[in-house]
Amino acid sequence: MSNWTLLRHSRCCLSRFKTQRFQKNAPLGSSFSTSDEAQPDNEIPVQAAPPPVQVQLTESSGRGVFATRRISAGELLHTAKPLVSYPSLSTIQSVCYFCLKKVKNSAVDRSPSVAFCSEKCEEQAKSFLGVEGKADWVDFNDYCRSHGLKYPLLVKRFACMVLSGATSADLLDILQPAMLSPRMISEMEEGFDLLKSAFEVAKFPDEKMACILSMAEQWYTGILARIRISAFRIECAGGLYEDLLQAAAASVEAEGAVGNAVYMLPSFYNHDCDPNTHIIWIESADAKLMALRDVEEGEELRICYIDASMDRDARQTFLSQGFGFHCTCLRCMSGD
Ligand SMILES: C[S@@+](CC[C@H](N)C(=O)[O-])C[C@H]1O[C@@H](n2cnc3c(N)ncnc32)[C@H](O)[C@@H]1O
Repeated sequence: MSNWTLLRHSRCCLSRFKTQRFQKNAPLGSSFSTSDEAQPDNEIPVQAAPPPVQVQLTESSGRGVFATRRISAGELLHTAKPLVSYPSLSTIQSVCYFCLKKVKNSAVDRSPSVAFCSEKCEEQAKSFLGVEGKADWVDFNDYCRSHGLKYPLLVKRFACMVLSGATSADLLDILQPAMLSPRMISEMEEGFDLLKSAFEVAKFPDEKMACILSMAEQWYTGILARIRISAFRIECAGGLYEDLLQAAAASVEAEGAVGNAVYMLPSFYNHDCDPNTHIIWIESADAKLMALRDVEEGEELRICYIDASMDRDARQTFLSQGFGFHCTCLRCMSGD
């Protein structure tokens, strides 16, 4: 195991996230918005109202998201853009490599291997693509495909973002990590070795090479431990009838998701088997958090991490094995 540490890029976002380390009752609001709408260039941007939520310590589930005022059923609480996202390997040609939106035939597609839904997404992907495009990912992608792994792909994207200088290596440190057993850590070794050698073989300027050579296995497993708890599987609700049929066929083949993504604020929502909030995706990885019923000021907002239609024992097993906690929500306690 390597003792190297990944050099940290000191960018403004790094200090922003560092100074934003969790304080009790402090609203966490830098990485989400209440509106997705772009401002016309010639208009002064209107400050969006802050979302009616804040992150606070719960009594027994770590940090959680609470309502700062009364919220009505069906209300949009806030939207959230991914910090990191990556398409499923089976959808890589058919969804935008940046926002995971389905790519239409008429969409911008100048790259031979990946597609973009718009010039804006292509522009936003330029930095990490500049790094990713220099390396050969065949072995790494084959490893993910053959082992059915999706999270190492998010680490690959994140590593490319860090190496390009687009983000800082400790961006995800604020998120809760999963407890990893020694067996899980040793299973991650192959992915780390393949990621690192893909970078090492590629030709980068000395400064980036130094950064790559300093990449630590501990950093890789730390990122994976956080992604394991916080990644969302993206299934878009919108689209054409044909898309819905395709999605249904894909989900029968166990690949219904367009990809996976990690967010900041949505990662602080705790779980409930009878949730008062849900997270949805309409056509891209931009998430919407919606109230499922009326919520009182001060009430904790919770989403359901798993398929709520499962019986109690199956839910308990999933939550304990996947997220490391024993669910004591009212539904579980009632035996339902
Ligand atoms: C995505 S994080 C949610 C935010 C987390 N509480 C924090 O402090 O960052 C998921 C983790 O929160 C805790 N958690 C979420 N829902 C819970 C619940 N209903 N009961 C106990 N712990 C819960 C578990 O440790 C779980 O692995």
